[in-house]
Amino acid sequence: MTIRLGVPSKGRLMDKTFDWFGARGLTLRKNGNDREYAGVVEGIGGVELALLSAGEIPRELAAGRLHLGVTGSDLVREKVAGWDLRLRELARLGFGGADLVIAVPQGWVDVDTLDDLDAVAAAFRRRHGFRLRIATKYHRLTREFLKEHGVADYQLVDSQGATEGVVRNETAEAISDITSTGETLRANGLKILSDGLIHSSQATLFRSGAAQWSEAHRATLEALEEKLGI
Ligand SMILES: Nc1ncnc2c1ncn2[C@@H]1O[C@H](COP(=O)(O)OP(=O)(O)OP(=O)(O)O)[C@@H](O)[C@H]1O
Ligand SMILES: O=P(O)(O)OC[C@H]1O[C@H](OP(=O)(O)OP(=O)(O)O)[C@H](O)[C@@H]1O
Repeated sequence: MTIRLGVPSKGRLMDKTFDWFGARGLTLRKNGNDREYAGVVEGIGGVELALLSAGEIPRELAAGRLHLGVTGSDLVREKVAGWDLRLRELARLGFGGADLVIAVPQGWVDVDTLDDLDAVAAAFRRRHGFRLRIATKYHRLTREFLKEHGVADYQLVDSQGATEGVVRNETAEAISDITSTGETLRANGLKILSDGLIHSSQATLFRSGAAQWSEAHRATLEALEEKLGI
């Protein structure tokens, strides 16, 4: 009857997640060797640790295979349709901050807003006979945001990495991607639209609504929340 807690197994979110729990008296520890993706939480009983890719944690929470999970708030919104009905935010952890934004070439001097982008997109289609391409790995969030803001004449092209390079490589005209310092955008001659912020993300502890929550699980969760001060 243990609670399964999923945390990122590597990358920028893992160490800070371990630090965040550590600062609250809970030690996250991998079982056995470094390659093993299971572990324990010391400082409280009844919680087992699963180390997973940050990108997989949202689906595992939605499926109820994890009771709790730490991942970026952007990844949950992107990967789980209707996430707010299926998961609950227990705590924002204050690290892993990054903004998902729409960016266009700096050379587009008359394009500063989504309205401008909409106008350019319509003109682009008339001139080229195909829709302006926006490259992203955040398909759901980008589509929802552009729909909400009345931008319609575009197509999404999938880009799973190095997205800022697509404009220079002429495989897309604009991008929707994560930025933190803004350096990668600048280095690739791109600028953020003034109203182009889709989501401000940070590492967040989520609770699954789909996991089994017995009396024992709930009691453990309460003890955990008390320990974490959330
Ligand atoms: N500078 C940044 N660039 C990209 N993502 C960032 C940045 N800063 C914070 N993040 C956040 O980190 C999370 C992604 O982390 P990471 O790339 O380690 O996970 P991942 O996509 O699961 O990768 P992998 O599948 O390789 O494990 C997202 O929530 C993202 O918002
Ligand atoms: O605003 P900045 O501080 O320049 O950071 C943003 C960059 O960092 C991330 O890339 P990552 O290193 O995760 O590689 P990726 O292209 O595989 O996503 C993100 O996708 C941007 O490319």
